Amino acid sequence: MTKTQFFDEQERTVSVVGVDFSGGQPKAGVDQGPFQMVQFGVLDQIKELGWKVNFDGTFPNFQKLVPTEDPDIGRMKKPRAVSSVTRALADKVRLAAQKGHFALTLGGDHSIAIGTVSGTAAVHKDLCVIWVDAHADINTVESTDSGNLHGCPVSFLMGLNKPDVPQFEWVQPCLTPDRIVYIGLRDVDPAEKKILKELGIKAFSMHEVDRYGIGKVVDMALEHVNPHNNRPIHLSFDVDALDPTVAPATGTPVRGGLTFREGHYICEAIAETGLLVAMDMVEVNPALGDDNGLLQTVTVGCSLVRCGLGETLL
Ligand SMILES: NC(=[NH2+])NCCC[C@H](N)C(=O)O
Ligand SMILES: [Mn+2]
Ligand SMILES: [Mn+2]
Repeated sequence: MTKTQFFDEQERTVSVVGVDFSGGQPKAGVDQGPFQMVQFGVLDQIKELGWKVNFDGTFPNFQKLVPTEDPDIGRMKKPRAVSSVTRALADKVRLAAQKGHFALTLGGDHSIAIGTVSGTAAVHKDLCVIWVDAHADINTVESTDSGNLHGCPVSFLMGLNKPDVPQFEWVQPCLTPDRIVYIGLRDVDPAEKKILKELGIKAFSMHEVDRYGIGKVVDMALEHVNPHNNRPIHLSFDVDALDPTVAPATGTPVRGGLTFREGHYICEAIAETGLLVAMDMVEVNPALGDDNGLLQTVTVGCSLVRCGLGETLL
């Protein structure tokens, strides 16, 4: 089977964007995630894999776009901050994709996927998304209990918020229910379950991972979103998909998650398709947990990124 490459093979450049932003949820520290991963050496590690790295992120970078006053709108918390950060991020990711670069985004909380997926989808018209997470992040502005926008990015990307939220009018609905698939779910709100069911969105929860094993689950997930192996893939990886024993330093940990190997297998198998054009690594929060938990989480975040960029065991 011929694999289509969507980035410039000659160039083989990764554009890395670090998003020092935490406004999609209430816990401080997740804005330091990108800084920690860079300090841990992720950029050099990517170069060692044979990629050129394009990184212009001095920190803080996105934090300065956050308005000082940002009162709730309806249930939404920090809507202006999330909107302006994700809007700027969408531009950066779009420019990277236009240059034929692989777009790697280091978060930051998961609200930033509003920007990353918008950016890649603007360039890669046939995009599909693999969302690896304990959570579905598909609450609408009406259904969200917490009001935290990191629980809502997918609803914006799919255009589920009707009428349009003025702050997010810039977001073009770019995802259809058949072009997203979830892996790792285990903490899905009742309203989200309803949305998933009504829209027929495919999800492989931890139940399916237990039943079929991760190999089969990834095969089925790819078969679902990419039946002809020709669509570019955006992988949005929330580190809380991993079990908290593997990645403890994250804001909304949920027991019963992916093992170290299952997480890595997902990234390896998706990289193997040759169709991956963008990856997000989000919700690494260095402020949570002890030193060991922090190191463990940052380390695993970096190694998942390497696997997404083609690192293999042999
Ligand atoms: N990206 C995340 N960690 N999201 C957690 C979301 C939790 C919950 N469903 C909410 O909407 O608030
Ligand atoms: Mn999550
Ligand atoms: Mn998430």
